Amino acid sequence: MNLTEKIASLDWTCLAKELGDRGYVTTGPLLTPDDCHQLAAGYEDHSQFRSRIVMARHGFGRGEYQYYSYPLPSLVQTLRDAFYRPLSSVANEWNRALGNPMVYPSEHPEFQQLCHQAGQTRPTPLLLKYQQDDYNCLHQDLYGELVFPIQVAFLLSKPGQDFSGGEFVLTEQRPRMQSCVAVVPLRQGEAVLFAVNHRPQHGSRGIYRVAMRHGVSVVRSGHRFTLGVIFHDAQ
Ligand SMILES: O=C(O)CCC(=O)C(=O)O
Ligand SMILES: [Fe+2]
Repeated sequence: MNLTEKIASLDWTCLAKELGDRGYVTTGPLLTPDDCHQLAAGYEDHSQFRSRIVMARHGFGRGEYQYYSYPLPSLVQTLRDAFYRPLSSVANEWNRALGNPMVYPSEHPEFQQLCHQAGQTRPTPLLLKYQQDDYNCLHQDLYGELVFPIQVAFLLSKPGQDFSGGEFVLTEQRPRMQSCVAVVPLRQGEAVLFAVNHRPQHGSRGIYRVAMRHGVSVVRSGHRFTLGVIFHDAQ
């Protein structure tokens, strides 16, 4: 089975349910250690990227990341296309629940065309690199008016071996309540699917919006690389 088939054959009923109930879900390892090494090693090939962000300069945390340029590396393009397909149905369900009229097309190139028509033309998939003491502050990856409400992050390093600390965290803020936090354990090559900005929550008085943010706790030792796959492009 190739990667596209592997992603298509995940239990999407179950993934969609957990994603809806909690705002995130993990997939189990999808990328091989070799895929992970190759992606992480590509960090030094600056010709693949359109820009490099040093997080401390912007108050985003500590560490750095680079946005890929188009054309994306084929593995990244494959992941973006293969995850978009089933996630577009989940996103459409969420929009219906929240009364948002936006309907996402079922294939990523069509959605990308909508982004480009809206002036969001710059690619958003990114490679992040953390070293000891680095961290990523809680944030939302919004890059313009057009938002696809779910994104994907892959852990490329091996926890406990390549690094310690550096956990993926999510917070949710419900109306008139204090924030809750979830720590999401990930294995090398595993992805977490999560809400970009908000998700619908079924309550006793109907459906309400829960706001979500994500980040990474302090890396205690070693190096940690992640691949972020965001579906909307940037202004
Ligand atoms: O490094 C991480 O796990 C978080 C990456 C991130 O913020 C993203 O993919 O948008
Ligand atoms: Fe992010």
